[in-house]
Amino acid sequence: MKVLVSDNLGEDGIRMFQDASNIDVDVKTGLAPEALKAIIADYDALVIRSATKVTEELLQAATRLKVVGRAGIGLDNVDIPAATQRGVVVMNTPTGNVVTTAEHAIAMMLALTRNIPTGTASLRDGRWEKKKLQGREIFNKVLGVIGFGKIGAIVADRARGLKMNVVIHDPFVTPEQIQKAGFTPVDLDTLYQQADYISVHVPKLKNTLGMINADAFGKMKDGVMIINCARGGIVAENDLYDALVSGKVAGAALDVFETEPPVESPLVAHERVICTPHLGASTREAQTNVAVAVARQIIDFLTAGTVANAVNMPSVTGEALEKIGPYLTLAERMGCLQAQLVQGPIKEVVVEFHGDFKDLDLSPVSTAVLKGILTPVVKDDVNFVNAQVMAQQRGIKVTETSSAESDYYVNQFTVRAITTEMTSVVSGTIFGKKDPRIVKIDKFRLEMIPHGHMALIQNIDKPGSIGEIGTTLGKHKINIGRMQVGQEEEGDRNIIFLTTDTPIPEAVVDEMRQLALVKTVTPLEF
Ligand SMILES: NC(=O)C1=CN([C@@H]2O[C@H](COP(=O)(O)OP(=O)(O)OC[C@H]3O[C@@H](n4cnc5c(N)ncnc54)[C@H](O)[C@@H]3O)[C@@H](O)[C@H]2O)C=CC1
Ligand SMILES: O=C(O)CCC(=O)C(=O)O
Repeated sequence: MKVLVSDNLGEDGIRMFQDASNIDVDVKTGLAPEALKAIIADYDALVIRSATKVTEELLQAATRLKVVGRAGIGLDNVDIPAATQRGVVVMNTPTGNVVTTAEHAIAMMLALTRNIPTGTASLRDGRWEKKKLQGREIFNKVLGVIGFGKIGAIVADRARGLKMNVVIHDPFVTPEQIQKAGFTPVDLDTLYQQADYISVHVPKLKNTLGMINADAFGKMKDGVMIINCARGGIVAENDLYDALVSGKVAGAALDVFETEPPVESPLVAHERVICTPHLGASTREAQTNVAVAVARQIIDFLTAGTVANAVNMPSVTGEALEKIGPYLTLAERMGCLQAQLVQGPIKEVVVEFHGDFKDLDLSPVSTAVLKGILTPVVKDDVNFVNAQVMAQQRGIKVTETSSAESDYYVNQFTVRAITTEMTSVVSGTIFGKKDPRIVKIDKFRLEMIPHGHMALIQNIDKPGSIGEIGTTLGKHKINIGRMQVGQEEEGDRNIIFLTTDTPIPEAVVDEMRQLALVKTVTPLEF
């Protein structure tokens, strides 16, 4: 497995990749997009921070890529829908830098209100400007925090320690939760009316982009100070510049910019703006945290399939995976079997869980079924990340039901594949700890191991029928490895599952279809 680290990553993380067996790591930072595109096809994993742009174009070239790991939080530099479509897992490290970033916001607020960077620059220029650089106390002032997530909540907590009055706006957190944490929840207009300082901590989304704009500045107190350590563009830069010039905004502290580096932004030169080059997460501690976290996650993913902190598929821990793994294998094989049994395009899949699954988290099972159903159609392009999306794109509806009752086994699940022409029903269970078995196909009970080259034969249950099948295959030197027979409930037909050492050629399948007691022959591959 080959890992490419394309942005600066803490040494501890690099060492973890170097020490991992079966993993080769290359560190190539600062590559131009074209240079990165030229080499990306060699890699199974890509580790980034905020500089590398993982675009659809890059992903198209990344034919081997399985996972993108972001050492940090914000994923606005990754085209997540395109990654999902191509089956690439996107992971971040959501907690490693939150304290550091919150501390940066507090540091920026204090530096801004006490003119620390301006004082430093003025002294360096040989001036002694005490009067001009007089600041403001933050004690008893109102801090408006927009976004009460991981970082916003820490900022609010630290500001409380500085004896500020903190009001919070976050429409996705209940007022009760904000009050329970000891803060005052307010609507956005109230926050604008009350706050002496406003710090934004929301993700960059369609509806947060430009949310602090001219209209918002118009509702704020005169002399308000703005802190943005979240993402560039959440505070509209042109509108902020105008509000600084008009005096509405007394100062702004910016760590992030609409374009980074902000080469053409007049804000950087404005005397009441202080800024840092996206340093929010840049402490030794945070960089160690995120580097170690991303390395651990990627190594676990590449070597054990464990998914942690993925934004485009559910997380499955190694431990949970061990328990649920056999069910996922079974589910995938059942899906694959259904794809080969049905006639007509599948329009609905119903997954029914019966019996006691001992508190297993079965949520990835339907995805595994879909992966199995789609694999014969799209081959390597489908995986656990994109199976649901691909099914949706093909108009396949998926529903799940569960009941405590199971007729034959402690637990089993049934996959109903409904096409425009028929409904095919397959049930399966796990024998022992991890052996998948198909135990029912439509009305036929059996114990079939879904593996390898197989053929499903429906025949009349009469003496000689199995013999003629064996003779035909023998004549063509096709060895039968295993044979399982299932009987129709209340009927005169059998189904036979053959596992053969080699695939049965189409001509031989046709010959078998001509046999007197054979009704149908369906070759299957797992
Ligand atoms: N400057 C830097 O180096 C760093 C910046 N960040 C950025 O900080 C920001 C916050 O990160 P986290 O706290 O980890 O995110 P989070 O996801 O934990 O919290 C974001 C909060 O914003 C809220 N929110 C979403 N839309 C909103 C809206 N329209 N109005 C008000 N609240 C809204 C959400 O409900 C959530 O509670 C992100 O933009 C992230 O990219 C994160 C790490 C480092
Ligand atoms: O990696 C960095 O320095 C930036 C961190 C960041 O913005 C994030 O984690 O969202």
